[in-house]
Amino acid sequence: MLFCVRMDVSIPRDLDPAEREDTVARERAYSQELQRSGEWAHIWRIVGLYSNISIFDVDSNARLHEILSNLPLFPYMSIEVTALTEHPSAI
Ligand SMILES: O=C(O)CC1=CCC(=O)O1
Repeated sequence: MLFCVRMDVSIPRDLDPAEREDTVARERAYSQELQRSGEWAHIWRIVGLYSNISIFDVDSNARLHEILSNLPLFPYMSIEVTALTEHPSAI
């Protein structure tokens, strides 16, 4: 199952800098592990924003929910999920 996910990140300005750095490093490691497994198929920066558009290829809605809710930056994100299916004109 393919999903397009937009993540908008908003880390509070008063967050302890060491905690911010640790959270961002854990986010990077977590996402790269999922990219290597193939479940996180693409990640693109949205130009000019602390946001990304990602494509996930997962077995179920529940698996996507598990992945997203375990993101280290999850408490500082708003997330929009769009389920994708094949377009009839796709070749
Ligand atoms: O920087 C972002 O867009 C948030 C993020 C998601 C995965 C990652 O490594 O950073």
